Amino acid sequence: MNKQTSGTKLTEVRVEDAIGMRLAHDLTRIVPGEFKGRLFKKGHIVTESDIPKLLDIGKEHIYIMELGEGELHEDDAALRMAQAFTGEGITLSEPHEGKVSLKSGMLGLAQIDGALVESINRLGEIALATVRNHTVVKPGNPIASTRVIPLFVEESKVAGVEKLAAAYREQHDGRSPLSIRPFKPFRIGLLTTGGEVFSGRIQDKFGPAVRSKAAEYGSEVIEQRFAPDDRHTIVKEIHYLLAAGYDMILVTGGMSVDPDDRTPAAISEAGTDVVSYGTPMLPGSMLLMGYLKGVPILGLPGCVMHDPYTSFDVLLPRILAGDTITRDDIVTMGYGGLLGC
Ligand SMILES: Nc1nc2c(c(=O)[nH]1)N[C@H]1C(S)=C(S)[C@@H](COP(=O)(O)OP(=O)(O)OC[C@H]3O[C@@H](n4cnc5c(N)ncnc54)[C@H](O)[C@@H]3O)O[C@H]1N2
Ligand code: MOO
Repeated sequence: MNKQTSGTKLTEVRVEDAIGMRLAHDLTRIVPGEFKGRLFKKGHIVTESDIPKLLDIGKEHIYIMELGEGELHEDDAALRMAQAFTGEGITLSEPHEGKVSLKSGMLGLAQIDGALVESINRLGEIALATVRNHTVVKPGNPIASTRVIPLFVEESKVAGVEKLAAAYREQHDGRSPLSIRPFKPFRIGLLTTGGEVFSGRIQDKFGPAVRSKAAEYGSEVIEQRFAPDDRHTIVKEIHYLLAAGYDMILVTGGMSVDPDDRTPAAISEAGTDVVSYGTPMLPGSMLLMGYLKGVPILGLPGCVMHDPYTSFDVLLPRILAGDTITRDDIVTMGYGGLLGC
């Protein structure tokens, strides 16, 4: 059966009659829980032994395709779109089943313009799927995939994507709407409050947790100091860490509502411009974010010690990527911020 679609000619051929013919696209096999991937590559020439394999994946017919003028094969279109978005620190996969993945070549923070991604997807027939803005990515992690929905598309559709990407770059100093920012190595000063830790009644568990979270992004806790639940001592210790010139000051414990929870008042008294005391995310709601003479200072509540992902894990990578945290950044964390606790 022949199908003529705006120039491109698709001929449906029974697999038994397709020996010696070239496949027009990748063919996928799925065995749930075992395998999902390409069984035959685009361009493969069908042999007699392929026939049972094709029937096993439910293909009784294959397409033979002659592309029309001004039309693009799904793989070529997906590749062109991926090339329109790629940039420093990003590598492209080969086209695969009409899809190309953009992968991070480094550890960093994904910078994704959600509004532009929506504009691209409004064009229809093509898809751009990305990770969320401010996702931490490691080498090899995907940040986006381009995909073409039909087997071929009008070249003008892809040109439309390229135009939107190019216009974005023009307005943003050449930066793609999908990019990765590296982390700066911060030298961190840590102050652990709590009479029970200061007196040695219990062993400190905050230090190891904060050290390992910082190390994940290439930063280091250079010095850890301890203070009892006394406001004046906490203020004095914060000033000591500031004078020592650390890039970030973290204060742990005493962030809640008990009479011995002195940390938020002490951070304010030290002269901090408090962006927010309280963060609309669970876990991590009692976190305080501020700046002391331009140095980021955070009051970390108890959950940071034991929970693998809290509001601290949202804010830390952003600060290390060079962002200044605003009140708006904090208030928008509530929507989608209920993760547990
Ligand atoms: N009535 C309310 N209760 C609680 C609230 C609230 O808003 N109203 N908030 C809850 C949240 S959220 C958290 S988180 C916790 C604890 O917050 P804090 O940051 O004030 O934690 P602490 O009171 O200092 O300690 C709690 C717990 O953790 C142990 N701890 C503290 N520091 C260390 C350390 N360095 N090493 C080991 N263990 C440590 C401490 O001994 C306590 O057992 O409050 C909720 N409650
Ligand atoms: O602030 Mo708590 O730190 O949400 O568990």
